[in-house]
Amino acid sequence: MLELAPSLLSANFYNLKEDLSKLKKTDVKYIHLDVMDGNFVPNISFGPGLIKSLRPYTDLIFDTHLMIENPEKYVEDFVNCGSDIITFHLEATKHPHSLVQKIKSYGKKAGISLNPSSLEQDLVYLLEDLDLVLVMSVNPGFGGQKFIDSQLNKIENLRKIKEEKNYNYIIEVDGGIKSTNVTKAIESGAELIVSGSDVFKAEDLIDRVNEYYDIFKRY
Ligand SMILES: O=C(CO)[C@H](O)[C@H](O)COP(=O)(O)O
Ligand SMILES: [Fe+2]
Repeated sequence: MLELAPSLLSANFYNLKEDLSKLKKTDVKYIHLDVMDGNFVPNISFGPGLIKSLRPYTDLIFDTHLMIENPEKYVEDFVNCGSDIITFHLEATKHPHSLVQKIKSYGKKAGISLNPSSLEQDLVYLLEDLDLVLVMSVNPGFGGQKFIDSQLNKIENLRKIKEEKNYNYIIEVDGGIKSTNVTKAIESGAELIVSGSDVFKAEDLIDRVNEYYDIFKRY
């Protein structure tokens, strides 16, 4: 089942309540929350405080994408603010296996993200325990960048492994996705589609989300 996870990074932070109420009028079930520390990536976004303040206003699944160094230090904060899925970067921690177990011990879904330069092979021993794998199709840090086509092969390989081994992880793609290029990610195997600028900078947010779901119906 294909789903869209609009990335709040490209929203107008003054208008978040209004944007969330617009999303409520669509089929969207997820909201993607990009946390950046100015260290793992060259940008600073928001933290658990903002996420916590949104929680009372929406039932959307909070898909938290941690682009922070040493994510193990902050797991409790991202559990307590209301995240449903907590995804960290393989490149950001020395002990990814124990971090996955820690996230799951709180009853949350655990994901790992790969930078464009990281290989899916580095993840192989972790895949059976993961709820989600996030393939970055831009260098993390900013919205509005161009999709890196070489990442399609990584998505395809993750789909093959998932099918062969009967694993449960959701394959998520993040970065440079537009309604005009999303089909190539879908056809490679992406199931959860992050889109930031294309959704929140659209002339009509609801129409743009509906456009994605019309495409999803074709698969
Ligand atoms: O993780 C991210 C950037 O690091 C964002 O989720 C991503 O860039 C979404 O924005 P856009 O769809 O505009 O590329
Ligand atoms: Fe993201």
